[in-house]
Amino acid sequence: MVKAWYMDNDKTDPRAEHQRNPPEFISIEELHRKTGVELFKLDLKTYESEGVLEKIKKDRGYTYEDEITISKECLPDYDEKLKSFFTEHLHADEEIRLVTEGSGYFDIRDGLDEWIRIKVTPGDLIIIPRGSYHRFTLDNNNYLRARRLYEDEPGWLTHIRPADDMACRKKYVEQQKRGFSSEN
Ligand SMILES: CSCCC(=O)/C(O)=C/O
Ligand SMILES: [Fe+2]
Repeated sequence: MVKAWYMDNDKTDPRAEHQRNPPEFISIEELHRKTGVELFKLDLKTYESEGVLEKIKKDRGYTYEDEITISKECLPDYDEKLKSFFTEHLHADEEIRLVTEGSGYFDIRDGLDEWIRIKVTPGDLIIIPRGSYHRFTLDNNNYLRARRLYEDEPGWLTHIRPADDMACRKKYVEQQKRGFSSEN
């Protein structure tokens, strides 16, 4: 079960949990309503033979994919890349990641600009909506491997906040005000 919580305001060590005191967990349903984030749990032993990912790809029009291993040994320009992943940003396309090994945190802003932290572990498929301000960090295990899915070949750009004039941002803000449902 994916865990998500509101973050504290401590700016030190991004890889720590940053729970509030007392902790303020948020359910996956509420996370979706407030941010539009979608989460699926896949059984990594069977998802390929049972065609689970293939169905998601077909249903949602994900036609391209690659893989990323985030570790000091495997990722070129590791420090620089981690710094850019953790810089608050948005994309004009969905960010879709299936975690196959390791763990990490995706952070996303709610409608009041508060950070919600989502812990991802193997089998979690997370979809970060286009136009949402978010960021990513490894946790203290310092290792994550993920399949990255795209609607098209990644011509995929990162727009550092502020990017409030972008059409995808304006649309996202409107959806967030209404509250996300399965229809939007
Ligand atoms: C876990 S994949 C690396 C993070 C990334 O690509 C991104 O855009 C984070 O927001
Ligand atoms: Fe991103």
